[in-house]
Formats: sequence, C-alpha cells, structure tokens
Amino acid sequence: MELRTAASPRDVKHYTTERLREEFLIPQIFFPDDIKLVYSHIDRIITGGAMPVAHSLKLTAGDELRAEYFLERREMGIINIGGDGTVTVDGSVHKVGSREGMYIGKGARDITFASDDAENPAKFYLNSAPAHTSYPTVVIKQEGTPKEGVVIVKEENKVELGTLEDSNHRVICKYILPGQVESCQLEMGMTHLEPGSVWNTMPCHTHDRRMEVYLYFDLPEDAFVMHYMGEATQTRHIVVRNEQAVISPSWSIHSGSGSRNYTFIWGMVGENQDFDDMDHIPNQDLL
Ligand SMILES: O=C[C@H](O)[C@@H](O)CC(=O)C(=O)O
Ligand SMILES: [Zn+2]
Repeated sequence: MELRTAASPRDVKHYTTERLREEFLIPQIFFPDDIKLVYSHIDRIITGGAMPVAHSLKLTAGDELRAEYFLERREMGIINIGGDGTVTVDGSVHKVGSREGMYIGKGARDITFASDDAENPAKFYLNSAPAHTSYPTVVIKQEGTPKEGVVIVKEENKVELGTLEDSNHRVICKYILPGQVESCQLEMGMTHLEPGSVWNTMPCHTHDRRMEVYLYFDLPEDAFVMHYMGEATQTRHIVVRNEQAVISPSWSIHSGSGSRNYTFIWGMVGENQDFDDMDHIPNQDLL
C-alpha cells in the first residue's frame, strides 16, 4: 500500500509540476491481476483498484492497517468501470456489472474480486474510509428493479446540470449517499459529461468538511483533463489522463476541463454527508 501524507495550502502553492503530481496524482489505478491501494492521511481514505484477469484477487489488510482484515474498522464503496464481474463477500457472490457499484459494510472479512471474461476484465475502483458501525452490503445499479441486496439509484439522485453553451452539460449519478445507500461517512457517485461539454464542477466549490478523490476515465489515449486544484485564488493544474485519480484536500477546489468529454467517479469522506454543503465560488473570484 502506498502512503500519501496530508499537505498544507501554504506549501502547495510553491510546488512544481513534479511535486504536485507526486503528492496528488495517482498515475495508475488498474494493474492486471493486481490490487493497487493508496492510503492518504487526509481523512484516511484509501483509493484503489482491483483488476482481476486470469485469476480472482483477494483483498488483504496489509501491514499498514494493523488489522486482521481490510474492513475490520472500515467501510468500502466500489464502482466497476470495466467488464462484468463478481465481488464475493464472506461467501456470497454479488454480480457487479459494468458501471454498477457496491457498498460493503464494516466487518466483512473475506472479499474477492473476479472477472466474468478475461478478454474484457472488470475494473473495480474502490474508496474506503474508517467506519464506526456496520451498514448493509448492497449492489447498486443505475437502472432495473430493486430486490433483496440490490439498490437502484433514485431518479432524484440523477442530477442533470449545466448547458452545452457553458461547455458543462453533465449528469451526476449519486450511488452512495444517505437515504439511498447508508454509510458511516463515504459518499460516492459517477458524473458523465455530454459530448461537446468538457467542464466538470464549474462553477467550482470547496467543502472544508469533506475531502474528495476523482477518477477520470472514458478518455482516449491522447486525451486529457486539466484538473484544477488549490485555493480559489491560487489555482494550479494537474494534467490527468485516462484512468488516473487525483486527491483533493478539503481546502482545495476540484474541477476539470477536458480536451473532450469524459466520465469521472467522485468519492467524499469527512465531517458530514451533506452533498449540498458546498462553499460555491463565483467564476469572477478565481485566480
Ligand atoms: O462535491 C461534489 C463533487 O465535487 C462532484 O459531485 C461534482 C460533480 O460531479 C460535478 O459538478 O460535475
Ligand atoms: Zn466537491
């Protein structure tokens, strides 16, 4: 497990390109037949990816957590951005198709990831945070009929925002949040930009109560997103390519403009779970 420490805005404004990338960019999340995990001291979020190809992959706590098993004191959210796969939790096999998600509550001991088809492997993106109690483990789908253990995203949690004229027409699909999928602190969802729209989270915001991580994907090899971070009057950019993630400290804006449209997953942890508790920054104030 790779460790990232927290960083102060007073230092970050002096960082070079290399230093910014070293601190905040996770350049590769998916490694075939491996689980990659990055532990951040910021709210102790773990960001990672599991990409089973030839064989299934078992999630272990590693030495860093000093826990008997990964979710001994944690909860986890998953969104699969690859082909169809399964996540087995303490012997129960859950089908997690492409773009489907999962919440796994504290206390689940044995977690394994598998792909249905090695030619089109699953890519399980995961966010995990410390948890104080156990909420039910569920599969999360954008469409379909709810049944035992399967939650369908409510219409009110598919939020269309922006316009083509402002180059920010997008749909925010909230997977894990209070009232739909309960968690201790984790919130997670996926935002898709419409063709011709390139800006996410603009006008931008901060939420000092929560940190956030973005995973950008659905980008061709030569495409990129200029991800903007920093204090609103000290903005910096990080060039982010397909399937790379970027850590956003609580004090930072987090917004991006792509060389074309794309999709990204956002995950938040921290003080509260109030999605709309944002400090909005007028475009005129950005420097
Ligand atoms: O705090 C919320 C997060 O930054 C994202 O949900 C924003 C987002 O998906 C967007 O505006 O495009
Ligand atoms: Zn945000």
